[in-house]
Amino acid sequence: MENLDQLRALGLFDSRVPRYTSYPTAPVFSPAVGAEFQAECLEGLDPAKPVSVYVHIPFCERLCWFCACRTQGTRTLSPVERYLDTIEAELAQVAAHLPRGVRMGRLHWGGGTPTILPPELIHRLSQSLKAAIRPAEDFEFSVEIDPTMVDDAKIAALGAEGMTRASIGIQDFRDKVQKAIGREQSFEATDRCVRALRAAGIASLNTDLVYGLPHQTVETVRASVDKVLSLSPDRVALFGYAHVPHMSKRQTLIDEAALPGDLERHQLFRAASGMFRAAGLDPVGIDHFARPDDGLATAMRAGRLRRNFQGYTEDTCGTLIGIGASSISRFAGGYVQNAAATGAYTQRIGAGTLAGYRGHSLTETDKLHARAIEMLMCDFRIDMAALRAEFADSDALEPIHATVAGKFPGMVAREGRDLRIRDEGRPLTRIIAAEYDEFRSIGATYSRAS
Ligand SMILES: C=Cc1c2[nH]c(c1C)Cc1[nH]c(c(CCC(=O)O)c1C)Cc1[nH]c(c(C)c1CCC(=O)O)Cc1[nH]c(c(C)c1C=C)C2
Ligand SMILES: C[C@H]1O[C@@H](n2cnc3c(N)ncnc32)[C@H](O)[C@@H]1O
Ligand code: MET
Ligand code: SF4
Repeated sequence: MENLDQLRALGLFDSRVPRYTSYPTAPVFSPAVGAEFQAECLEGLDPAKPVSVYVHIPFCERLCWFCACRTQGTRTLSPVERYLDTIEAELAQVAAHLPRGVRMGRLHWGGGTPTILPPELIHRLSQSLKAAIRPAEDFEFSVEIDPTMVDDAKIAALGAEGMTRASIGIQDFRDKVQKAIGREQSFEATDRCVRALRAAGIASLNTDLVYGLPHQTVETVRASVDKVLSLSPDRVALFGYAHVPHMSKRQTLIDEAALPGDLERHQLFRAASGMFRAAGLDPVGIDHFARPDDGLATAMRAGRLRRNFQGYTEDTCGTLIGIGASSISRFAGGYVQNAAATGAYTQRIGAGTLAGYRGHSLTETDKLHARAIEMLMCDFRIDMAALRAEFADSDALEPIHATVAGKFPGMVAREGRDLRIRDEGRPLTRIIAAEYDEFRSIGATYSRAS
């Protein structure tokens, strides 16, 4: 039995800490770093190294109440078509700053709902992207898919454009939960979507689930997980519900009285996690599970697991170019986020400038802390020999290791110069990572750690 009282005493149930999909986190970005920095970073890329590209499609036909992603509702395709015009203009801008010969190693379409695009728009967007940045030989292409917003023709179009991985939104299968989050989706529709994707030759399938939603109990989550397992996903993401109504207005529709408490959330995660492990999936990082032969699990075993804005990835490419409203680009030298509202984004591109409007230029110290935090989130260990090979001042972390060892007794271990989070301490990973965050004091509100 794990010691829940001890986890509670160490802050598991009252800490509000970032998910560290970047360091520093997006709320720290400043308007002092924008399009000019973005241009310099693009121009300085090494053409021998493939880049990854993220395209954000901020449209959904339904707006689920629980959702914290940047998206807007639309019943017609005309705003989506206009948005693609802007994306194409942005691609021309970006391409104009890229050194000749840069190739696209990976492409991810997220949202929002990329499968709102009909087949002809799927084809058009994909062709524009490939014309702007030529795909590398081993090009990989993943797409977020809403099973209620996709059909065989769209899947065939995505397949024809080279989709290698599909990530489908499920969240929860229980009717009462679905009603409480404004998202109804039958198991049958989801199953049909999975079969169609497999039939189209998509080898790798991810499913997204959320725990901590209204009316979830250990029993209902178990029933949902059983259904998910019957779909034989290669990967599963199990996100803790982030209730941030100040950031996401539609979450004010969520009945807070029906939300599980902190202890219950922890039990929901443990119940689902136990089932995934029993079914033969390996836990990956803080919230993913993967078949042992899936790229995410093999990357984890090889110490190549990475964390980026989309969560965990085996993508070790240092550069991520974000395209579309609110997308974030990551360069060796720092981050730049595009204007977030579709209107503001369209305006900037229309004015002929890059869309970056805020960001952060990384100092050597930032890079050291960023890598240490990423190591904790991915490997539950800070490998000091690896850091020393990369950073002259890696010993600057030593006082933080000492503080962490003192603050979290029994949860972390010093092994030589390394700091490792013990199995018992894994629920505290984000809280421990925050100890290495030099921007913690900047007033951002984050969702709970449990
Ligand atoms: C997988 C989809 C989600 C992405 N972010 C969130 C979801 C559900 C939710 C989220 N993002 C942030 C927070 C608050 C901090 C926290 O709890 O850790 C939450 C609940 C932080 C954040 N991440 C990004 C941004 C722009 C922000 C907020 C800062 C702001 O006010 O703008 C980057 C980012 N995260 C996601 C995407 C697609 C994305 C950038 C395009 C995924
Ligand atoms: C892209 C994925 O992000 C997850 N997602 C969307 N909104 C939230 C939220 N408020 N909290 C946690 N996860 C969320 C869903 O699982 C979705 O499928
Ligand atoms: N919009 C899709 C869905 O909800 C993809 C995940 S959420 C960005 O199913
Ligand atoms: S969960 Fe997916 S479909 Fe629902 S609002 Fe969010 S992005 Fe749109």
